[in-house]
Amino acid sequence: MNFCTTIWEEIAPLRRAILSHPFLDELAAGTLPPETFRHYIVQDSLYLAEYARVLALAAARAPTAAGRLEFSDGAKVAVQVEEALHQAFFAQFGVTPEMAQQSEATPACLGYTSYLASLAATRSYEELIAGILPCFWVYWEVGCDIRPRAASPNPYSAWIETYAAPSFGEATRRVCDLVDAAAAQATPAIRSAMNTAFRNAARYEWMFWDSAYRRERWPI
Ligand SMILES: Cc1ncc(C[n+]2csc(CCO)c2C)c(N)n1
Repeated sequence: MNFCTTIWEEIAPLRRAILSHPFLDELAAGTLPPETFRHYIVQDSLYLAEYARVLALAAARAPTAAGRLEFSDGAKVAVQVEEALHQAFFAQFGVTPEMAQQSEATPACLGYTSYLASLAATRSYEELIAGILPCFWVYWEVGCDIRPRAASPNPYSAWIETYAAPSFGEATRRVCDLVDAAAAQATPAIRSAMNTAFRNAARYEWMFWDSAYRRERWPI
């Protein structure tokens, strides 16, 4: 079995917890309170800005042309998604530019982006791209899972369509291939560290939705 298939199966309980999270159930049903989605989308725009930087660092460090192309393209798409999807949702859900500018990252958002930045700064390229992968793969699985059960019409349909799009599945496949190629060349110690980075990033994906669902704020 290849590396990605193995680590994906190892986080099966975590993936089940994501797919059954009330945030996603309510998003699919179209009943998620707009205030909760506002919290999510503002945090997600903060997340995307940082994630794009991490992808650019991965592009800079990639030993192969395929990696440089994929991650620099991903960095560009992350900025474009931030501009387009988020601007549309900001308008739809009444988020003003001031509200977006004044918001600060929650513990879950800051934890996730800081973790990825720490992989880029102090860990191997292999660990970095293993930490980058759940952002793609978890959203692709969520998009495919929600689409057939989504209520129609649904105020969140643009979000669902973005992550269930075939082109997004292809991008996920290509990042998996890069992670598999890196793992095939790596020592057992690096492969184990890749496993940890992948699992931790997937945990942060769950925490990101959970944090939005609880409309988390800093406790102090
Ligand atoms: C918390 C969080 N995790 C993953 C994504 C999905 N995503 C964001 S950028 C990117 C790669 C380039 O498109 C992907 C797959 C998200 N929006 N928010």
